[in-house]
Amino acid sequence: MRSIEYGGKLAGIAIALVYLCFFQDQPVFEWVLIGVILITVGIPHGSLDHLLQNPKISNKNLVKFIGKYLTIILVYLAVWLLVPFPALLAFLGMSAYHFGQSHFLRTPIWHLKKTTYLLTGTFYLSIIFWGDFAATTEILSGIFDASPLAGFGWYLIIGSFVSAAVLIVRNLPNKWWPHLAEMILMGYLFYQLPLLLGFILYFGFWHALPSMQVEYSALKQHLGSQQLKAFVGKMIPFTGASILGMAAILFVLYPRSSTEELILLFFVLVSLISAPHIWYMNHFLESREA
Ligand SMILES: CC1=C(/C=C/C(C)=C/C=C/C(C)=C/C=O)C(C)(C)CCC1
Repeated sequence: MRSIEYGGKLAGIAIALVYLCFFQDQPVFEWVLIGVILITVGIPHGSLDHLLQNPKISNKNLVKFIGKYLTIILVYLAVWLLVPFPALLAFLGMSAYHFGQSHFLRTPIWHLKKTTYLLTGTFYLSIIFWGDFAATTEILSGIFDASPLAGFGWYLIIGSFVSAAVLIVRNLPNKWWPHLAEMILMGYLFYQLPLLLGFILYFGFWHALPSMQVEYSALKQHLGSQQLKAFVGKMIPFTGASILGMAAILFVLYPRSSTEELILLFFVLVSLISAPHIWYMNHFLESREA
């Protein structure tokens, strides 16, 4: 199973190199990849949260689960509408934590665990954002003017790298070097890529696919004889609902919005489904380690 994770990461590196060598400034390459990665691993990895809570969930508990999920979504939507800037900061903070957490799925850590997650995720996200800061600023302009933060990037990148590195070495005295080598090599590569391509490769192959593997390992004994087929089948309903829901909202707003506005709106929608997902996934991963 570990080979799927390594295969995914190798595919991510290969795609990045192919892009840099042959497809620079070809938006079709980027958009097709974004679409494919989102539909095949990005959205599906968050579609089994109800089963991670309880693999044999009853219909009554499923309804309760959906109720709680929707309540978190609605509360967070209200926060976005009332105070967009704090809502964005909360989204970035919880994303950094959640992405950082998936770097330690196979190498559990104990010392300042949550801080280590946060700093590791902050490192990767800041590399991706400041690697193409013009694009980041343009998308965020619907919320605030990020351009004065251009010079702040290297402080954040180096600061988060050094502090995450100290914590990783302390946590994994014999296994720290693959983490740090990956941070340096992938950091270099992600920094070269356009914003959305860097983000989708990181999201797909460094977060969603490894998370999906852990989900599969936890659920497979409940999936009957054709485990993989049943696993994929169980991902379809909520993946389909999320994609259709988001597509419908974007489609309605499409005629009166610019590309940047639609991208921002897309990420706001992603943040709404991510908030409960991050919560449930954290609960699942923490109880797995206990
Ligand atoms: C890429 C990108 C952004 C951040 C996206 C994030 C942080 C996504 C997180 C997704 C998660 C946590 C999914 C859950 O599994 C911004 C800054 C909004 C705008 C610029 C482009």
